[in-house]
Amino acid sequence: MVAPTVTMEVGSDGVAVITMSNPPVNSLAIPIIEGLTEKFKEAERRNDVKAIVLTGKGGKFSGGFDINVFQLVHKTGDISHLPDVSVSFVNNIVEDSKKPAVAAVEGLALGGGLELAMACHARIAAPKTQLGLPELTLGIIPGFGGTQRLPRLVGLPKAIEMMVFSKPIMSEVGEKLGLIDAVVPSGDLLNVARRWALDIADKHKPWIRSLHKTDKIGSISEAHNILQGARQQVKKTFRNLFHHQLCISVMEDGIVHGGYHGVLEETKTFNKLVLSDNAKGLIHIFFSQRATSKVPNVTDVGLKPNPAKKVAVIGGGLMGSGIATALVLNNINVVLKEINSDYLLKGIKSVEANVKSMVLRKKLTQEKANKALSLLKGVLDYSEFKDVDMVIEAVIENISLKQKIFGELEKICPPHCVLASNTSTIDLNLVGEKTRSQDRIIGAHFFSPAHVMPLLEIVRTEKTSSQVILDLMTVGKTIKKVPVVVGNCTGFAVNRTFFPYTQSALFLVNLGVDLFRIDQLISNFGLPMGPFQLQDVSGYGVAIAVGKEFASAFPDRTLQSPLIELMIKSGRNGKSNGKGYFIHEKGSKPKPDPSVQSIIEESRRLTNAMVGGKPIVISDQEVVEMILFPVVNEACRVMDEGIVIRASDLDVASVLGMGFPSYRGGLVFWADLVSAGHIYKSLKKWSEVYGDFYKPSRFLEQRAAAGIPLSAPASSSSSSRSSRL
Ligand SMILES: C[C@H](O)CC(=O)SCCNC(=O)CCNC(=O)[C@H](O)C(C)(C)COP(=O)(O)OP(=O)(O)OC[C@H]1O[C@@H](n2cnc3c(N)ncnc32)[C@H](O)[C@@H]1OP(=O)(O)O
Repeated sequence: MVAPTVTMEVGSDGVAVITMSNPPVNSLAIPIIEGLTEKFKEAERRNDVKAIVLTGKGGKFSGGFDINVFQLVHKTGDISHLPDVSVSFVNNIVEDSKKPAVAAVEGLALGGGLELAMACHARIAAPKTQLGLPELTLGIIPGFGGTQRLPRLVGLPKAIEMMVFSKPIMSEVGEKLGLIDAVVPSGDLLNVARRWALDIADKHKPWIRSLHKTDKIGSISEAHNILQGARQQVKKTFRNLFHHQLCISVMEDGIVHGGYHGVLEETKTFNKLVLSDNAKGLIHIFFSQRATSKVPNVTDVGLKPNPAKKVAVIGGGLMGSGIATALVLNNINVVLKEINSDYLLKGIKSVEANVKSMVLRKKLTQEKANKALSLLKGVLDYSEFKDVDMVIEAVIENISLKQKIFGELEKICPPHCVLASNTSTIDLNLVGEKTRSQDRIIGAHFFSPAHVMPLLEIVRTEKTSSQVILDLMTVGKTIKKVPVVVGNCTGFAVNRTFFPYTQSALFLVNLGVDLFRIDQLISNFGLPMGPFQLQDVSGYGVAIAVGKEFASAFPDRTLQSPLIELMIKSGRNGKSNGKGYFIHEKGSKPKPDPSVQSIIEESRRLTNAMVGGKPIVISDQEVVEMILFPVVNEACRVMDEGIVIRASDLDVASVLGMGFPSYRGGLVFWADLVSAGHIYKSLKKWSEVYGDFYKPSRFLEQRAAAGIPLSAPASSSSSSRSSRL
């Protein structure tokens, strides 16, 4: 690791160029801030320095304050690890410096990096430099004066968009808005910045202190109206989160009482937010997501990924066409194979429809859409498979069909070709059983819709080679997925962990809890929808098939309910025919359908689960716990069996695959905040009344007894963990 450094070179023109170096993104680690303070002070003192240019080494200005420091604060609970940067450095030393400072910005200036640039007296940027204040995605607000300087430079509406909605802009847009003074070619950046700094010193260009600007923020009443509008929007968009509202209040404070007052208010709010559970959860997810790229014996053994230029997808149904879409959108040639021309045409039309809808939603230009579709080729035989680098099979869940396909593939595809299956239920050992290529067989479990959902669960068997895992991880990243490598078991990591979710929700209904109350409580908790709306959306057929799968894999902990079958019998199919637990009409939000009540009553009568025939009386919190604690319990088994490399992989997978709220840090992180002890005691109590579905797992019991967090590595507990990875 290269040590963080700040250097200063004073040229014969009297310009001191101060350069931050802290690869890979020049984050503002404590030694960088100390180095900057020292160099700025030195530049101010020296008589041979007329002006200052601040820049970053390696084509990047700065990715912001060092987020590792927040983690240290979280681990220790000690806020004093956060230095006072905003007033004592950014404000007093940079902005109030007696010598003009110009930021030469390239690559990216994010968070504290952009805030530092905004405190300089001008900003020159290279083309396509990313500028943003993404702090709110970490559960905090900007803390180096960004809430005050950004509105003063770009106006309130744009500042709200960039900060409250965390939308970065490019330097070209920044120039139009007044955030950037000039965009110049990268090779001219330093020279133009030097000249600009000297021009300010010589009074040929204005010496602007952003915090003192008022021309872009309008009158107090105008500002008030804009901020009120933002408050309403935030309320709808970010349920359960309060830091967005606080960010708006801090902006308002500065407008009413002046920028410097706003800076002080910002620091107070920032220090409070750093210690919030939301910040802990979101910062945990930031690092956990990056940790998924580190797979022992795969990414640390010097292997080089084979780039996949051409990938074959077998099956043009919902999953296959979604996977093909994701591939072509990211410049990979795709051969889409189907068994007859009707199916093939349907598959190609689905890919076209996926791409077209992105153009309609302005997520893609028509030019890029045309380019993507030109990479797609439909085929009915294997002749194009001779030079593919990877095959992703996405046919129906039928073991013998898959075995036949993989048997054919190993004969036709080149020896380096990765042979992946998108199965969500079938044991991958069985898929490859009849081949001699078991080292090349791997699961590529996409989530539907595959071109939208960010998670790619990579399932390896004991025989899958490290090279094949690396190659699939690389393709996953190329198509902008987050690949999480997991072991082979029924349901793999995500579906296996979440199988009790539907079952416990159905059980609660049979115990007399109102179905719509359950959905409301789970969506209040932060999942995108409740378990019943999810069944409506994903289809009852899927729910039944998956339920059967788990019932046969884990008969000791399965709860049966006739409700879904009764729904089908009554002509309901969920979203696909508009009639489910909810009424689904085009263009309007799903509405609870009161007429399902009679079907629910029938289910309750058949199950006879209510003790004494009376509905259970249960608090809102207990409803949520009775649904999510069994999920945590299964997560414990998944960790105990070594299906995931680390607990945080399950956090990322739960957030990206199931929509578990990221601000709760993912499933296991949340469970640790709740505490293993409480989860254990609750499950134990319910298991005594309702049976083994709730029985605490061995792992949970041991962790609760020893007071060890569920997320602690295996060596922390005495459980005999047999790794499948
Ligand atoms: C007081 C202030 O207002 C508070 C702040 O400034 S908070 C920080 C605000 N900045 C951010 O939120 C930016 C966070 N970083 C990012 O979004 C992305 O890393 C990026 C766009 C800068 C680069 O993305 P990309 O090229 O895909 O690389 P990515 O894998 O994400 O990051 C590379 C490495 O840099 C690290 N890194 C990135 N930004 C970092 C930061 N601000 N602090 C510490 N480490 C950081 C990552 O953890 C990763 O480390 P690893 O290689 O050990 O896993």
